[in-house]
Amino acid sequence: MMQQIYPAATHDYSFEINKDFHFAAAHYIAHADAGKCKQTHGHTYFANITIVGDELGSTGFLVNFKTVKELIERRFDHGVLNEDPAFSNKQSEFFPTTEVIARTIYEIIQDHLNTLQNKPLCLQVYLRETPTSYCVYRPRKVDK
Ligand SMILES: Nc1nc2c(c(=O)[nH]1)N=C([C@H](O)[C@H](O)COP(=O)(O)OP(=O)(O)OP(=O)(O)O)CN2
Ligand SMILES: [Zn+2]
Repeated sequence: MMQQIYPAATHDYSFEINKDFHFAAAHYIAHADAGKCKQTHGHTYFANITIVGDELGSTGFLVNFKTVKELIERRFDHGVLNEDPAFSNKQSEFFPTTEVIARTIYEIIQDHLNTLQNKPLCLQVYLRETPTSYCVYRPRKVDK
C-alpha cells in the first residue's frame, strides 16, 4: 500500500478517521477530445477517505474501516467502470473521470454513513489514478 501525505480537510469534529485502500479497474472516456483515454485501459486507483463525527457507534467505531473499503472494492474492483450504472458514456457529468469517480465514491460512502445512528460525515475523498494524477473531492455543504 502506498503511504503518502494527503491534503487535510479542515473541521472541528472530535473524531477523524482515514482509510486507505486500492482497487483495479478499467475505463475509457467516450469523448473525441479525450486523446489516448478514449481507448479502454486500466488503473490501480488509490483512495484515501476522510470521515468525521462527534459520536461513536456501539462498537466504539465512527464507522468500521473495513466497511468503507468493502463498499467500494466490491462494487468497482476488477470491473469496467463504464459498465457501472453510476457512470455514463453520454453525459459528461457521469463520464468515469477521476473527478466523477471521486464524487461517486463520496456518494456511495455517505449513503452508507446516513444509515448509521451516530451519523458520521465523509469530508474528503482523495483518489489517485496514476503516479502523476489525482483528484480531491470535498462535498460543498457540510453543516455542523
Ligand atoms: N482532469 C482529468 N484529466 C484527465 C483524466 C481525468 O480523469 N481527469 N484522465 C485522463 C486519462 O484517463 C489517464 O488515465 C490519465 O492521464 P494522464 O495523467 O495524462 O496519464 P499519464 O500517465 O500519461 O501522465 P504523464 O504524467 O504525462 O505520464 C487524462 N486526463
Ligand atoms: Zn484512465
